[in-house]
Amino acid sequence: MKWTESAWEHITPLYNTILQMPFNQELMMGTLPLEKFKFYMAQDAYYLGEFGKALSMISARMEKTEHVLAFSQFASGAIVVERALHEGYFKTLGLPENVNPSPSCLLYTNYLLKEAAYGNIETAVAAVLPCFWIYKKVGDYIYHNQKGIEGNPYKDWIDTYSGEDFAKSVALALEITDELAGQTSASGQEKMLQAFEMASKLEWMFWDSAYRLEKWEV
Ligand SMILES: Cc1ncc(CN)c(N)n1
Repeated sequence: MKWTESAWEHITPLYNTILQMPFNQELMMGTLPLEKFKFYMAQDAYYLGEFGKALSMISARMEKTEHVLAFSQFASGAIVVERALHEGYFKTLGLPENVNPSPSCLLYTNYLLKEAAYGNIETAVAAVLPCFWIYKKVGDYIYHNQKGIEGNPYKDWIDTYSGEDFAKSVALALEITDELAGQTSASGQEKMLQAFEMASKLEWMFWDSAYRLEKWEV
């Protein structure tokens, strides 16, 4: 079994919980309050900037030229392509230009940056994988289950994450992860699994914090 297959099996209960989160269910039905989506998009703009930096750091640490290139393309994809989606919503929803990260957003981005800078390279790659893979799975799930709902205001978001371009990046990220997993020891693979699980939990926290409009308590 590939490392990615066993990692997915490991987080399947958590993934099923993510699908049932009110944020994702209401986004699918088009009933998510705009205020919550705006909060999410503003935090996500901050997230993507930091995620892009983490991907660039991983790129610089890669040994193989194809992997350097793949991760630098992922970095520009996060900033250029995904942010274009935000710009559309920024115009229609009037989102702020500068965002103070919420506690969950800061926790997640700092975790990714720490792994990208100091983790073993394969652990760093496992840590960023949920950002690709969970979004792809959630995007596909929503796309296939929202059929028939006309005028969903979140259509562009759904189309981005269920689309072909994103699917190609995810497939490449999975392939590289399995290649690196195959070159590490059993304990290296276990560390990868822990990082993959941690980032998956942080994805849950990110959606949950947006739904709650999370604030700093002090
Ligand atoms: C929090 C989060 N995680 C993942 C993605 C998809 N790259 C995103 N836009 N935002």
